[in-house]
Amino acid sequence: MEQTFIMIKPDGVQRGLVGEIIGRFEKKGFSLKGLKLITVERLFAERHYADLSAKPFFNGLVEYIISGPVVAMVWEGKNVVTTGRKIIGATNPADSAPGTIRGDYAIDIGRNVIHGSDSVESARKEIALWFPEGPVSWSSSLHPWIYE
Ligand SMILES: Nc1ncnc2c1ncn2[C@@H]1O[C@@H]2COP(=O)(O)O[C@H]2[C@H]1O
Repeated sequence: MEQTFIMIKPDGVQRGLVGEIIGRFEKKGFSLKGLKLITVERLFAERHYADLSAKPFFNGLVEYIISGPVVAMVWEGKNVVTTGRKIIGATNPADSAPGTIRGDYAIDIGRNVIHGSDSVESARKEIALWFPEGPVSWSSSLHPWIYE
């Protein structure tokens, strides 16, 4: 089953959106396989966003991510990478549809509340970085009520 890495950013934690965001993934039917509240160091944030290191907003992005605790999660389910990105909405909240997390709770691209892996390969790398101990192995008893 596919897994993705989802992070509630410091603004999402400060604004009390943790329960709401987790609820959206849970209610969809995805399974939570890893969860930690963690404040990361600059070098760690730079590693997570290494692909963006040449972007003009890179330093500001790193400052934002290290500015407070984040909630790091692994979610599992069929097509969870793509569907998770749909639940989250477009990167720039100005373009995120109402009903998505960013569409409902964010205004500025520099405070967009949540991160989700953009591909299965990125998810694999991000889960390995944030959960070196590996995700938690368990099976939801609801599985037959969610999948045929
Ligand atoms: N033009 C931009 N200005 C500021 N931050 C940006 C810009 N484009 C992307 N980002 C940030 O870079 C992040 C990369 O992936 P995220 O989904 O975490 O969300 C993105 C935004 O937080």
